[in-house]
Amino acid sequence: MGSRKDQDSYYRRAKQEGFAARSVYKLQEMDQRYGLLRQGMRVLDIGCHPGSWLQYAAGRVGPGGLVLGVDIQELAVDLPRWGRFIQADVLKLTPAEVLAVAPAFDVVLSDVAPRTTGVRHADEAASLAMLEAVFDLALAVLRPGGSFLAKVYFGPGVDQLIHQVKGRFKLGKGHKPAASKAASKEIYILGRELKNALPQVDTQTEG
Ligand SMILES: C[S@@+](CC[C@H](N)C(=O)[O-])C[C@H]1O[C@@H](n2cnc3c(N)ncnc32)[C@H](O)[C@@H]1O
Repeated sequence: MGSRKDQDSYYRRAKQEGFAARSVYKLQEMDQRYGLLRQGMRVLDIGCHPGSWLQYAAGRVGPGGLVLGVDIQELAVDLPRWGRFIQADVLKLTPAEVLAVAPAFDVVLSDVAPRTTGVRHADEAASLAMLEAVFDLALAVLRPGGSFLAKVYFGPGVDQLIHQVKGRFKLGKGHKPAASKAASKEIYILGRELKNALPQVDTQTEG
């Protein structure tokens, strides 16, 4: 799993199936395993260039849904009419810019990855900063009951973030898909069923 040979075959398969990148098979596996995407859903995809996750998500949600991609780089694929794209830095993107496209999202995906420097702790810190920004954005744009899936390079602070995800979602966990390179430190953080943003006030009084 995740060997060089497997990676080459994922690459060839993506080309044959018309996907812009082999990373589509990581999303496909997690979607099949956790049932993330359905017809009619609104999906935000952060760090979407070249566009394979957007292509896949657009197919899953269909014409009754919406996919919105965000990346600092231009998109490399054509989107169907229910696809939108914002060219932006996720560290500066505001919830208002996202909510101008749709009032709330069912799923927030992020495959965003900083440009790696080779200095491990610097790359891990940059990845964690992006994950934190994506998590904050997700909490602001997801509907209650919505889902969150985001990549991070595993390092200091990630366990704490998983803990925070567990606090805000009914289920929170880390997952390493088979299509992820074995040598890569990346993992995906999953949050299922966002709890209501506001604490429930008990209006019942005894007696
Ligand atoms: C691994 S690629 C995503 C691949 C994509 N999921 C696909 O399947 O085609 C990571 C992306 O994160 C983007 N990225 C890096 N830093 C970013 C930032 N600060 N804001 C937005 N996008 C960023 C990069 O431009 C790159 O396209």
